[in-house]
Amino acid sequence: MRTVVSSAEMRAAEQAVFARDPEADLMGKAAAAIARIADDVAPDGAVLVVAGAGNNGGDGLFAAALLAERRPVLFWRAFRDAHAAAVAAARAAGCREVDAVGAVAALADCSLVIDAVTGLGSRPGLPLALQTLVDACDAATVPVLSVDLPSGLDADSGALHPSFSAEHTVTFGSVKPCHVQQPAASRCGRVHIVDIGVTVPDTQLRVAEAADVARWWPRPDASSDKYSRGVVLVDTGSEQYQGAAVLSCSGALHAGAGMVRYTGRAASGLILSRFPSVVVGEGRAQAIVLGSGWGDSDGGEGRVALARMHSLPAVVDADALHWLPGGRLDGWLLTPHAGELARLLGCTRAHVEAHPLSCVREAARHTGATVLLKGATQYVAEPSGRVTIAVAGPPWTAQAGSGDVLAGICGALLAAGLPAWRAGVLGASIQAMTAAANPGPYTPDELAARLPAMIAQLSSSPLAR
Ligand SMILES: NC(=O)C1=CN([C@@H]2O[C@H](COP(=O)(O)OP(=O)(O)OC[C@H]3O[C@@H](n4cnc5c(N)ncnc54)[C@H](O)[C@@H]3O)[C@@H](O)[C@H]2O)[C@@H](O)CC1
Ligand SMILES: [K+]
Repeated sequence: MRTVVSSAEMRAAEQAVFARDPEADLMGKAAAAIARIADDVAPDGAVLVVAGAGNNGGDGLFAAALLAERRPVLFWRAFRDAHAAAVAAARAAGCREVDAVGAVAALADCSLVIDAVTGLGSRPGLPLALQTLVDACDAATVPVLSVDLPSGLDADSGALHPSFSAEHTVTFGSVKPCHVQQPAASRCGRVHIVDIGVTVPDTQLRVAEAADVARWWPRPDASSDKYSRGVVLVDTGSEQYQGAAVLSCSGALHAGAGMVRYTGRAASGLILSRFPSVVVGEGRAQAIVLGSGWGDSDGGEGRVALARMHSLPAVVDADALHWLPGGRLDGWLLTPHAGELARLLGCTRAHVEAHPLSCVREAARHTGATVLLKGATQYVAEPSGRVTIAVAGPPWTAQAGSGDVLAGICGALLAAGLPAWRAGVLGASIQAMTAAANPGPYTPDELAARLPAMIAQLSSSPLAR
């Protein structure tokens, strides 16, 4: 699990270092790391460093001085002002200064551009001269290594602005929101996190990693039986949306449920023909999955209220989200997409898309449930305000039916005894990781069938220990 720090939190942590040791050379450590990673990702050829007026530019120019010991380095002060000591160091090391026109012309001979224009102090967007260079980098296919974050982005959000598009980003201490929230994250390329001696504070935002999924995935042991592995009661699908029932049962079974009981309104013959182990009808269970593919079939309110009376953990998906009962929904996992969350909160989808973090937090605080907001970035918010971002995956999972499978996976994890936040994070992460390991337009049921191989791979990996 990695902590995600805001620019203000990172600045406060840096200040704490300087309060302890006014001579701390954080910029020197940052520059050394940038130079090392630049040499790793582009070992030969000239490097162009584009420097802004603040400390981000200082990092880049000190890195330029180090790189100039072994290869040609050019630099452009994009705003004329720049960190004076760093400019002096770059000049003393033999770096050649160019202007805006010279920077674009130099790209033909460069194997790497280091973007050190703005970092934590970035105001979103880019002036025209920089946008011209960004376009020229794209046209010349010169890779960009961004310092801290691609200049032009806002460190504290996933919003897209005119910015550099990096192949690699070197950041310090820990990731910032722009590195892990889409669509901004797609501009960061591979993110290298470098320790420069700043103690990263605990925050209310974290991002899960594959190692967390491996460590926390529930596995049966020698004493397990179907009940201890977890029985999932699945009330999904309808006459109109029969496939949703198949998909959610598939998700639960392929994620390792001990048993699936089906109580929904789709034709049970269809489900049994695909999954003969499914038991049709009520019975003992440890978790409930509700709502996927209900459409506007009757009795939603009563079915949700009945589930509440069972006092079992529940995944509440899709159409069941319209019928949330009053009171605190402890132990429940709501799985809306942006449109469904907007309806829950009484705001617009555009508002949720622009402010996903505050919206998902608000829904969890208001309902007392854990809320998994599905989408390109998947957020799991707890009523306490803590949010965990699931492991990211490719956009192939953005298709009808993925959510039905995910509801089933999360149901199996709740039934295995995981707390709702962990079930949400692991469910969303395993689906993303399976899609990443099987690139291409697989259908949701085909991907569900590949979950066991992914789980087996995780279980045998050293990450699981
Ligand atoms: N504070 C520290 O001790 C450390 C900071 N570090 C670096 O310092 C950075 C933060 O430095 P700063 O606070 O100086 O801020 P930045 O260097 O990110 O940017 C501030 C400067 O850029 C200008 N600017 C911002 N957005 C602009 C835009 N869109 N168009 C034109 N000009 C724009 C501002 O007016 C200001 O002059 C970090 O991102 C990191 O790279 C590292 O050296 C590690 C240590
Ligand atoms: K930058």
